Amino acid sequence: MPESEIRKGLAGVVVDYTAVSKVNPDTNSLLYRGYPVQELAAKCSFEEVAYLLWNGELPNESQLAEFTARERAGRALNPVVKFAIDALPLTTHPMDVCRTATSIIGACHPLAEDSSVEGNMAKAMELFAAMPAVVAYDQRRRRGQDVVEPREDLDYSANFLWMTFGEEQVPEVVEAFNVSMILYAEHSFNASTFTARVVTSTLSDLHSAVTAAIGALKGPLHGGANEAVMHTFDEIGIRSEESLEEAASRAKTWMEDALSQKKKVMGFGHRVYKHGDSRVPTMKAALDKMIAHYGRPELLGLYNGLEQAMDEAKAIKPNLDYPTGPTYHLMGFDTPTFTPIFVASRITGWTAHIMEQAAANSLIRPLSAYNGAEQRSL
Ligand SMILES: CC(=O)SCCNC(=O)CCNC(=O)[C@H](O)C(C)(C)COP(=O)(O)OP(=O)(O)OC[C@H]1O[C@@H](n2cnc3c(N)ncnc32)[C@H](O)[C@@H]1OP(=O)(O)O
Ligand SMILES: O=C([O-])CC(=O)C(=O)O
Repeated sequence: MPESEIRKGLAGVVVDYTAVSKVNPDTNSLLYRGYPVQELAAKCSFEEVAYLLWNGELPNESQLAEFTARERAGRALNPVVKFAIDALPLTTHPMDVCRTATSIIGACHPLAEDSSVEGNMAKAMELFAAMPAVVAYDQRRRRGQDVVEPREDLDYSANFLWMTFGEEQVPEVVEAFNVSMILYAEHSFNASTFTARVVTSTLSDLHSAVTAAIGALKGPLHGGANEAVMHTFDEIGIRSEESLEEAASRAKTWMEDALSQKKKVMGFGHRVYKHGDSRVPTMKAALDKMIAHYGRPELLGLYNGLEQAMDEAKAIKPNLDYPTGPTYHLMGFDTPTFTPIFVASRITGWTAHIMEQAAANSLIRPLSAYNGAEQRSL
């Protein structure tokens, strides 16, 4: 087969329909079930967006009340999961902790093998409710701290921060976190969602599909980029006494040097968007608010310096992982916790796709062109 017919990385290949979200790189827009993500981020809670992704419509008041009650009832850390996390070394990467916790939640689930619409919806809801406790506790145990019990009077985002830090956060911080969760929730056939769909297409179960998706998200070419962005900032050096201009100038020099060495700089570029990620302006506005709230202009200097130098050298724009990295850093999350936060959000999109795949399934099995040894005999 001629090389020109090979679609490496499935780039540009349309493999199926989806009604969950529409990514349009020409208009730089992203719709969840028809709604622009920017509008959802401005006006909705993450719980409403989760409901929308799973049900196709936003909830009315009573639907939201019922949904919220179920989410709040499922927040406590499962004792079996806690036991397993405690058995893992403190050096275990938090993404491996999330992946392991998901697998255990699945293995213990009474509906583990039930892939009916009702079974999948119940499991998706429970995993969505349970993941913040996993992410929060893992960060806390690495700091030598105990579990913080969930608070039923707080919404999803406020409770996530409460369980992580053991302190209630001010509304500006909760709002910025809520925005990030909504923006991370869904993005059509990205690598991790496609992974979840591949697993589902074999008629495997929801937790297997999500466990595999977490593995796909971990890599720095995908979700792991938010963690990698912070490593870049650390490598350049965060100097709290520095002015915005001084930080920007050092960051520009760093980027020029990195690009001259042909390095890939995480947090920039995208397979689908070639003129900028539709979600970045909304997340950058949230980051700006956090920079003002925490009084850290030098981080904006680093952010601007890298962005400008990349734009001047290669016209490559930041993706969503670029503004979320420093935002989570400012909020007090450890850098390796950043991608698990993405997991907690993307569970909604993954499971919406798992249910969509299951409803109109066809085994996903592409072809390959053989380029190994010619047929031979022993
Ligand atoms: C939420 C998310 O998952 S968003 C994505 C997060 N991932 C990252 O931030 C990782 C860094 N970015 C990348 O590696 C890429 O931009 C990808 C993988 C996301 C998309 O890449 P692709 O569409 O496959 O493009 P590809 O990697 O072939 O890049 C095309 C060209 O742009 C360059 N390029 C793309 N991204 C970058 C980058 N971040 N830094 C430096 N150069 C880059 C490539 O080196 C290549 O240059 P060349 O043609 O001179 O060889
Ligand atoms: O769409 C992609 O390839 C990656 C991405 O931005 C996401 O999953 O949010």
